Amino acid sequence: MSDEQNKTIADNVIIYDIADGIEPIPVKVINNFDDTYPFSFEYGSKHRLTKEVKQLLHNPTPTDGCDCATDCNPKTCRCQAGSTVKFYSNVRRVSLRSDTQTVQSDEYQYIECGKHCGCHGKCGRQLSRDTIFKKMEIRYKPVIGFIVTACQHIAPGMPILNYVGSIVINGVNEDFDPDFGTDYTFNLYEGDLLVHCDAAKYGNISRFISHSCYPNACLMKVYPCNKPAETDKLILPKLVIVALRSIVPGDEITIDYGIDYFRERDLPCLCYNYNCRAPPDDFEEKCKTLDDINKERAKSRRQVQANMDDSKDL
Ligand SMILES: C[S@@+](CC[C@H](N)C(=O)[O-])C[C@H]1O[C@@H](n2cnc3c(N)ncnc32)[C@H](O)[C@@H]1O
Repeated sequence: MSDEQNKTIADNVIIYDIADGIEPIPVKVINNFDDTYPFSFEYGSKHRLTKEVKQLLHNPTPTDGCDCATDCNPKTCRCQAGSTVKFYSNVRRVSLRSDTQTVQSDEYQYIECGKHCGCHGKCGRQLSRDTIFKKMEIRYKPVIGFIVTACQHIAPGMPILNYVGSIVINGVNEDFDPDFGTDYTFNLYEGDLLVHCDAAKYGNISRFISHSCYPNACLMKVYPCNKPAETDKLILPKLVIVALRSIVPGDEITIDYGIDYFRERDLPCLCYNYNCRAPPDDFEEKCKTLDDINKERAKSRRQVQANMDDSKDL
């Protein structure tokens, strides 16, 4: 393909930083199609907890943490023993099985060391961060709405950002907005208490991440400590979005919402991937094979490169 064909029209940036300075890197919003703006929401980089929710939470004590010295030994660390995945802090990557499609289930959980641990949380096992870990943009895509795209390479197993929202217990949500219903809600627990994380009115850019039946990222629960046997208090996990496959600049970041999301709303899924579980009527015509997906990624990588080259000329 010639350089001329590679060139794209300069992006129409409609917001220069949707995070309003809260993140270490500004997050642009781009709409190259029409005048649509994202619905307003309050930007925050940590879960929002009401007083009532705080009262239900377990307060970690030294007995819930590990008794390692400054550097945790993966073989003896109690926090690592309670985790079903390993986090290699030197490369900032989580070990996931290569066939992993989603880690929303409790099969994958990670316990982070904290201040209450022998290592005082300074051992490097901290997987979650209260800021985005990678440079990303929000882009408008007709019909689907705003989506999140990567601006840099993200290797499989790397944490990308936390899914942040208001914590809702048994459906009581001060931030509830009937216009959005549960479109931005993820389940955290379904036991005696129903606990959700709702990002409709408050959250970070993770609230724009779309669903795909062939996702390149997933949500992983990261707990602050081991659950003590005697407590009936709540141990609230952070939801960390981790790359499942290698993500290249220009790729849309996607997760699996679960098929019930589409069934409950009687909504077709518009991911058009070969393995789509809620295909729309025009699926046969537009369906993407694995080969198409790889070609599309190569094209978006070339476009990002061309945009970068263009901005150097300015
Ligand atoms: C959590 S929001 C994602 C952000 C949203 N696109 C926006 O502009 O605010 C979920 C909504 O995005 C749209 N969406 C995301 N993934 C989709 C998919 N695979 N097919 C159809 N709609 C999708 C649907 O409208 C869904 O209710």
